[in-house]
Amino acid sequence: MQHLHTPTKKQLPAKAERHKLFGSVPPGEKTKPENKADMADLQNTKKNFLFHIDAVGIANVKHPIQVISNTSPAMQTTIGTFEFTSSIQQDSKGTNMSRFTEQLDMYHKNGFTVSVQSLQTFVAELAERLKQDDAKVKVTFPWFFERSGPASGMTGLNHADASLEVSYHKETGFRTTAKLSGTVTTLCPCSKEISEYSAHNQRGIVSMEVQLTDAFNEDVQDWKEALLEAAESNASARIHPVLKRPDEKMVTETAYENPRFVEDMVRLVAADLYELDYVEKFTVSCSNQESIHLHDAVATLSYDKRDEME
Ligand SMILES: Nc1nc2c(ncn2[C@@H]2O[C@H](COP(=O)(O)OP(=O)(O)OP(=O)(O)O)[C@@H](O)[C@H]2O)c(=O)[nH]1
Repeated sequence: MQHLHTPTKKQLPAKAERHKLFGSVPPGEKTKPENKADMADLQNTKKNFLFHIDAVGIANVKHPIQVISNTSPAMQTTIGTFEFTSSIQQDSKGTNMSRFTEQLDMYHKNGFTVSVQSLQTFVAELAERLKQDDAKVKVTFPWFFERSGPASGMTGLNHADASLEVSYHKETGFRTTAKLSGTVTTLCPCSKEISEYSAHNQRGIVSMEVQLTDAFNEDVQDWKEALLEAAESNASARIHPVLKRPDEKMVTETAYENPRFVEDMVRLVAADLYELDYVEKFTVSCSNQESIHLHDAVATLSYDKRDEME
């Protein structure tokens, strides 16, 4: 189709003129020091500031990280979301927030692989850098793992939300908590029992939080793999990225053969976590996104093995 009018090119003002047009003004007179040494350092003011602060720092810091696994892929780059904090004393005005990301960048440039060991080193160094007795680092990341179709063996990548939190105190040492949230299929036992045919089933989100003992050895144990296995092996069926018809038949029948209430899920996963000798205490939750309701079915269970010693 022919245009009736010849298009005319816009004559735009120069970029600086455009900024002026939209309200930019020239810089005002500068009276405050520009050298770091001459600048006020409010954060380091010492006075009685009324209260001690338990945790101050930065959160929602997104950064690329490397993660190692026992399963495939053995090494992956993923996105970590970090939170870094420490306490501060009553006589300190504020923390030095730039030091958190300063240290993160240093680790990144030296090839930061997130693990229990590397986070322990990181957090002890952070406390020292901040001149505090304690510090805490938490990182959450999508962890990718390969999953094969049960009949065809065809592979694809699934992911679970993983998280590691390491607290450090100069006097008491480290406390390490690992979390994983994985997705499974659950098929309703009640629906199977009462119906002439079929049973409703849904995606269940199994969330586990475990406190690791000092005996945990990540050279031989992979907490991510263990927690995922606890969730998946106790579900009605696993979730797969690639399913051919023989696979689909198998997962459908497997789910029917292994019906699970949300209560069954938390109890069965708890039994597996109980059997992990490097887990000191744990919480397991399951949330079933019910296919026959708009609402979810939920259950939570916590257990502390140390209570057995009392
Ligand atoms: N303590 C504190 N700092 C803040 C707050 N909001 C922003 N900042 C940060 O203040 C930081 C600069 O302060 P410092 O980290 O103490 O910088 P600095 O004194 O030049 O750093 P050092 O030489 O390591 O002491 C910036 O990174 C800002 O992000 C806040 O609410 N509290």
